[in-house]
Amino acid sequence: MAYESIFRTDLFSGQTVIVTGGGSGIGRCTAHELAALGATVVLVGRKPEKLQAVAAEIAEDGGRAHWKACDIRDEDAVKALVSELIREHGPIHGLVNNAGGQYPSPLASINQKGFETVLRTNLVGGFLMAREVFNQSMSKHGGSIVNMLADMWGGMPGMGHSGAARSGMDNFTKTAAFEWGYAGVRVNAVAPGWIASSGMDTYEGAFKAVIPTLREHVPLKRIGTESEVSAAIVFLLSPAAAFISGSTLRIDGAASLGSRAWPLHKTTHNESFNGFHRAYMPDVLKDKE
Ligand SMILES: CCCCCCC/C=C/C(=O)SCCNC(=O)CCNC(=O)[C@H](O)C(C)(C)COP(=O)(O)OP(=O)(O)OC[C@H]1O[C@@H](n2cnc3c(N)ncnc32)[C@H](O)[C@@H]1OP(=O)(O)O
Ligand SMILES: NC(=O)C1=CN([C@@H]2O[C@H](COP(=O)(O)OP(=O)(O)OC[C@H]3O[C@@H](n4cnc5c(N)ncnc54)[C@H](OP(=O)(O)O)[C@@H]3O)[C@@H](O)[C@H]2O)C=CC1
Repeated sequence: MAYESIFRTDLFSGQTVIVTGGGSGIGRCTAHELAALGATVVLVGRKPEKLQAVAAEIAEDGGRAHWKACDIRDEDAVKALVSELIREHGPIHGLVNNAGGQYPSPLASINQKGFETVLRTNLVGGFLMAREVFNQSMSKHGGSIVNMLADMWGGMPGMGHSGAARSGMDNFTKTAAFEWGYAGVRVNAVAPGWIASSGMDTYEGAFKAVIPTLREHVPLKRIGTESEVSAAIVFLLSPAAAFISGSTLRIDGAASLGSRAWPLHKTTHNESFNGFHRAYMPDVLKDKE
């Protein structure tokens, strides 16, 4: 009998998949890939013009795409969004919880509103989307969820609010995989490192200035691309990953590897930490460099 590969081009045929943040960057690439593999994709974000443009691109390529504007931090709006989608398209088979972002700032300067904004964007919003999709559809029909994290496990200067949110989402991913596995629901996450993306392009000032040097801290000696992240998301979401749940896949060119005790590694990290302080908190480096 001929061997049938699991990597078929109709891997998502008949499936409806929501991609939050689908109007730009990694979300846009993911939506394109899913549509090319047969999915009906629903792009969700706050700005209609971005979503509409990506839906049109996908349709032009012969794919099926719809869009809905929604702020994922608004509980009532998320509930209404999911029930409307089920009414229009039937069961939701996949959710890519990709929407998110942050603004670089030293912890000492982040006010409560800013900290809560980043937590609500990267943790609460993802929770609300996953809970509604589970309660309204996946608890009855099964499904697959992929959450977006970021490779900040060792702590990351300038990203304290975001790191807290991403660690929370990592734990949420594991608990949801535990609680929802009985219903045939898989929950996984991706943790990208440095990726050249539309989101990175929005950063200004010192953070922007350091971007060209980031590759020095990556063993693969380059930063990643949007489609290298979307490829991993699509794999985890797909039936090819049918026995993977509760996992977080790092996509970082090995940037997070290395013992802190390894002197060379330590030197390069110290240099990047000093770069952060030099840019944002120069006074603390007085007499230390
Ligand atoms: C090897 C390790 C590698 C790890 C690498 C990880 C690198 C990660 C990269 C990325 O994630 S890139 C792509 C992500 N995209 C973005 O980050 C987009 C840009 N960011 C934003 O749009 C915002 O930061 C946001 C939080 C995602 C959006 O928030 P929202 O539009 O709802 O908020 P605002 O109304 O603008 O602001 C609310 C509140 O938040 C504080 N605040 C927001 N921006 C700033 C800022 N630039 N500086 C200081 N404070 C800010 C502030 O309290 C705002 O309240 P008001 O002052 O406006 O009352
Ligand atoms: N690029 C990188 O190096 C890394 C990126 N990441 C994460 O990957 C994800 C995608 O980032 P990337 O493509 O680079 O950046 P983008 O800024 O292009 O994408 C973020 C998307 O999230 C949407 N979004 C933000 N807040 C909300 C909200 N409250 N409700 C609904 N949608 C929202 C935005 O759409 P809209 O403006 O329409 O609301 C936007 O399309 C983000 O979570 C990011 O933090 C993680 C690690 C590294």
